[in-house]
Amino acid sequence: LTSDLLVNGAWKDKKFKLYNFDALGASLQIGHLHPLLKVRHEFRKIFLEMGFTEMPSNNYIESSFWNFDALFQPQQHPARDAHDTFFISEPCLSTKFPMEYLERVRTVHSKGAYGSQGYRYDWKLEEAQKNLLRTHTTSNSARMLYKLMEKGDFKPIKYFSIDRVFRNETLDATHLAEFHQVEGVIADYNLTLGNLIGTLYEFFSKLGITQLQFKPAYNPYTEPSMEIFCFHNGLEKWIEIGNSGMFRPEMLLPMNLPPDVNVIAWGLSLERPTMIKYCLNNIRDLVGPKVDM
Ligand SMILES: COC[C@@H]1[C@H](c2ccc(C#Cc3ccccc3)cc2)[C@@H]2CN(C(=O)Nc3ccc(OC4CC4)cc3)C[C@@H](O)[C@@H](O)CN12
Repeated sequence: LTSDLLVNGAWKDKKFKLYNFDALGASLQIGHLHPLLKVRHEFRKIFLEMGFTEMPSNNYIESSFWNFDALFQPQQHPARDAHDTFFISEPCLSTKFPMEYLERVRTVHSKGAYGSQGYRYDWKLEEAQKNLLRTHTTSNSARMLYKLMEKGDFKPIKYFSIDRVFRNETLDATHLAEFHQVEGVIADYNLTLGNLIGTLYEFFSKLGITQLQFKPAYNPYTEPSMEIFCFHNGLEKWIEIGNSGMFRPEMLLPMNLPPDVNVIAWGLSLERPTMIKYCLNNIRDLVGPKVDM
């Protein structure tokens, strides 16, 4: 049946078969979910099953204060200079900070406090004001932990975020200047490294990963810190699958968190598991314009 048949009335002389109301419609070549978004959905489901709440993380631009200083990362740390970080020229500086908290951060960096000797350097507000593209989502974890105490009384939390982070790194087949960081954070009374290890076993077991190994590592904001490895049956080898640790007192106590509250956290990328799941060797097959070299 065509529009011409309908217009010129020729349809009247045609024989039509009965309409099959059970027939499926023609399959349309419509859009597909991006692999990264499918894997993000899997991680989000795992966190929600484990009782975690998603943190707001739509602030790609962050101040150096929240991205570094609040995390007890010293102002002279190499990660803070332009070869690792994208600084923003407009607006170049943030000016709104919780000043009482900022002063406690200044003290713990410059003179030490809470039993820590600090880094003994002249901490500068101008350095903390510099805006950048966040290098990790841990800046949002710091914001959320600080918010916990704004209301005065601490209550235990389990937060997560999965969002874009930016590093001024050398590009190669597996590294772009940005990636998606997956991060989990738990704050509760008297948490131990055992709680972190147990949580990591539970989290990764939901990805089918049961053989984990942990290697001591260093992060400016966690002590102890551990790199996480798993034996990947498909790849027949041990691979690094993330990093983790317990936030330092020098990060938590300036936030006025109770001294018997500990915070355990871990992170991984979204791109690496997605590339493995979809057997991609070059990250450009996952993101970025399709360019035939
Ligand atoms: C500059 O590189 C950062 C990124 C990214 C990363 C590293 C650390 C964190 C973190 C953290 C953290 C630590 C303490 C407290 C809070 C957050 C987040 C992302 C991955 C972390 N990594 C990573 O994702 N690897 C990975 C993860 C899952 C996976 O799934 C497969 C099914 C088995 C496979 C691989 C490890 C390496 O790939 C590493 O070379 C690259 N890392």
